[in-house]
This record gives sequence, structure tokens and C-alpha cells, in this order.
Amino acid sequence: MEFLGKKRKGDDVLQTCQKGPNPLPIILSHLSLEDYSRQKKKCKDEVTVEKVGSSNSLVNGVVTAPPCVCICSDHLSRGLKRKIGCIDAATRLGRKNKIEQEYHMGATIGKGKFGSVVLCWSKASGEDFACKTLRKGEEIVHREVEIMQHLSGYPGVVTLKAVYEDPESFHLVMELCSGGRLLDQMAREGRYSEQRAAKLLKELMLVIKYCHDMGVVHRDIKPENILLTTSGKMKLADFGLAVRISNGQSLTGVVGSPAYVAPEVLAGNYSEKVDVWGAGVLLHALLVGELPFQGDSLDSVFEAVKKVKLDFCSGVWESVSQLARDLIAHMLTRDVSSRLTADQVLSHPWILYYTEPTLRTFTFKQKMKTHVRLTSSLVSPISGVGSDINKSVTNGLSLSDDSKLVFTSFNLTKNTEDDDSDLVDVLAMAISRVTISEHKRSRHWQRRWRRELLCDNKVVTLNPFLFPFPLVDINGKD
Ligand SMILES: Nc1ncnc2c1ncn2[C@@H]1O[C@H](COP(=O)(O)OP(=O)(O)OP(=O)(O)O)[C@@H](O)[C@H]1O
Repeated sequence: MEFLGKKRKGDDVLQTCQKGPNPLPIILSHLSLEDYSRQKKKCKDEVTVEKVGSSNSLVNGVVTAPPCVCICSDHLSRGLKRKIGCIDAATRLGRKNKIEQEYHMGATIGKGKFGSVVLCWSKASGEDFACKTLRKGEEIVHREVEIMQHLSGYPGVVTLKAVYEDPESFHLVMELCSGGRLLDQMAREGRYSEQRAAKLLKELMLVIKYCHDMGVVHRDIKPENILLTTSGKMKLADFGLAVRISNGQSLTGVVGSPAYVAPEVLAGNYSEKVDVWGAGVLLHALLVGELPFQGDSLDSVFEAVKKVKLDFCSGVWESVSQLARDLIAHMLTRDVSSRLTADQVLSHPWILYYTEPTLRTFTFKQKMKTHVRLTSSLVSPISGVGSDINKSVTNGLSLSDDSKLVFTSFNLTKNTEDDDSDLVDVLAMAISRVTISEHKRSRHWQRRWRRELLCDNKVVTLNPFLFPFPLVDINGKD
């Protein structure tokens, strides 16, 4: 297993992680689709695929995705040539001096395409940082620096502390993410519980939404590029393939990492929704421990990305809630117009259920244990997720005359003692069905009204600031 501080480049092959209690077959590292072309120096506006020698491509005898691919073309980069001069005052300060004057440089903690990442610490404060040195020369390097500076400051993005420049290189002093890569954590720990996966996905989608709001598409969402702090917070890193996008603009450069690349990227015309696809691939890996699109060659992975119909009905998916399956299905739909936006993912009932503190304080579960048994018919094929769940929810939860959310009755067949997945479906869908107009809701926020839901005859007070999805006006007044 690879951890922070160990070299990983050159391991751009498919591997199966078999350590830990829950072996997690997953690609440990991929060459980005641009890697090969960088090696070749010239980018051409056509797809080029090159296979790495098979003996180097297999680890532990299992192949889960293509070893290497090169696709390169990024017309946009031409228009995005931004020099280091645009770095703002805060990060430009350090450029007056040499980095060595202000930082002690330590051991190498990672290798990237254009340089290495080393541990460093401030001579003034003693604080630890990571310093990424990018060799000058390629436009993409300038763009990475510029985009990092543009996004830095948001909690989910690795903070750029300072940028130094010498004739050969840029030195990016960044906050140190001592928790290593998410990929390594996944490999160590195996499948994630739904709650853990939802929390992580929410963090990720908040960052992705932030990037999109800032006019940036990351284009390389994958667990290798998600770093963790010591406290376990995630930080999106590696903006080497990120690009600026304006409203309604289409991107055409075919870049990304094979197992995570969206089908429309391969078709050469796409938008920021490719990041939602990448996050959907990650969510799939978190919940079931394997990547959705696999193959023993690059071509077969691309074929899978373009054509494989995901089956959420059987096997390991039976232990996953319908809502989680529904969310993944809507993140991994090839119909880009019906693929959820980052914002929509964040307001999906599955995310809300697991990540809204107020909901978690509900006494729902205890009450449900004594009063509710869900029918096994709730666990139905994904194709029926909407109708089946809605029907069950309608049977079990409803708005009473005075608009309170009330539990009525359920069929009593299944105990949910150890497995929340059915309960999640029912509660989350019920909550998502309670609606209130945007206008009314905003007035509610302003007045800081407290809301109440009646749950199995128990009134639960909700803090509206912790409960951002539609609430019913239970008092029947504005
Ligand atoms: N801020 C940081 N804190 C701690 N470790 C880091 C930090 N930034 C990068 N690293 C480590 O260095 C490795 C390489 O980082 P870098 O961003 O250059 O990788 P990369 O860009 O993903 O490589 P490539 O561009 O070739 O895919 C990361 O995988 C990570 O282990």
C-alpha cells in the first residue's frame, strides 16, 4: 500500500488492493489522459491510445482498468494562458525572495507529472507545509498555478500559501494534508458505510460546486486527487487538468483519467457535468468497493464507459439503499441533460438524510423500531425506485390536514435493527416530498422561524439553519 511520502508515479497501472479487512479492488493510480501526450511533448487534436506493456500493467494479477492511455487536445488552454503575474498580493509576496530564504525544505512526499512535492516548514513560524515544484515550460503549469490561486481559500481546496518563482520553476507552498490520499484510505478500509460515503460525497460536491460557481471544471475527480487532513477533512488537489469555463461553454479537450472519464469527454464535447460523473464513479467505489467501468484494455474500459448498463438490482447492491442507488444512477447517466448538477446532488434526499445534523437527531429510528417494519418490496429494482418508494412513503408518511408530517402505518415485515438502508429510503423520500415555495422559504429563513415536524406523535423541533431543504409551513402562516 502506498502512503504519503512514498513515490507513486510509475505505478500508473491497475492494481487490486488486497490488504485490510475488506479488500477493495480499485485502480490505485491512473495516468491521466494527458500524460502520454505530455511525454510526447506535442498535443494533437486526435485521440491516441497506447497500451503499456502488460507485464508492467498488472499488479496482483488483476486488471480493473486500462494501464495507460493518451488522449490530448485542449483548445481552451490556448486561450487560458495566464502568467504567474496574475497571482494576487497574498501569494505573490513570497516571490520577491527565494523560497529557501523563508522555508526549510524536507523530504519528498509525492511526485507529480511536472515535478515533486516536498515537506517544508516556515523558518519564521515553524509551521509545516507542502511545496509543489512545477517545472516551467508547459502552459498547463501556468494554468494550474493560476487556477489554484483563483480557488484557494475555500476550505475544501488545498490552500495556496505562497508562490515562489525562479527561472526554471514555480514553487507552490500549500497547506500540508498529512492524512494522505483518499485512495489509500479506501484501499485500507474497504467499503464505506452509507453514512460515511454520504458525508464524504457531500464534502466533495460542495467543493465541486464551488469550483463550478467559480467557473472552473476540475476534469480529474478521482480519489488520488483528494487529500485528507489529519482531522480527516478532504481537500481537492491537483488542478493540473482544470480549466476555466464560462456559462454555457462547451469543452472539447479530451482529458481525464480512464476509469473516471465521462462518456461525453470521449466524444469531445462536454461541460462541467463531467465532474459529477467522476464523483459518481467515486461514490460507486466507496459503496461497493469497485469501479463501475472496468476492462482489461483501454479500449474495453472506454467501451464500458460508453455502453455498460449498470445493474443496481443484484449482488452487493441489495445491501445498499434505493436512494443511494438512485443518486448514483443520476450521477452516472450518459444523458448529460438529466445528469444531476453539483447543487442537485447536494440536495438529493440521500445526502440530506445522512448529513443534516438535525435529521440525525430525530428519534425516528427508535420510533421506527417499535412501530415500523418495512416491506421487502421496498428493495426493488432501480428502475422502479421512484414509484416503489413513493408508493411506500405515501402509505407510511403523509401530510396531515394541518400540514404536519405524520407517520401513519407500515406493513410489518422487516426489522431494520442493523441496516438503515430501508429506513433511509422511507425517511429521506418522505422529507423530500414536503415542499414549500422558494419565496416563502426565504421569508422563513429571514424570520428564523423554528419548524416542527410531527413524527409518530412526537414533535421534533428543527433548526431552519440546519435544515436547508424544503420545509412545510406547519403553522399555516407566513
Ligand atoms: N498539499 C499536500 N499535502 C500533502 N501531500 C501532498 C500535497 N499535495 C500533493 N501531495 C502529495 O504529492 C502527490 C503528488 O501531488 P501532485 O499534485 O503533484 O500529484 P498529481 O498532480 O496528482 O500528479 P499528477 O499530476 O501526475 O497526477 C500527491 O499524490 C500527494 O500524495
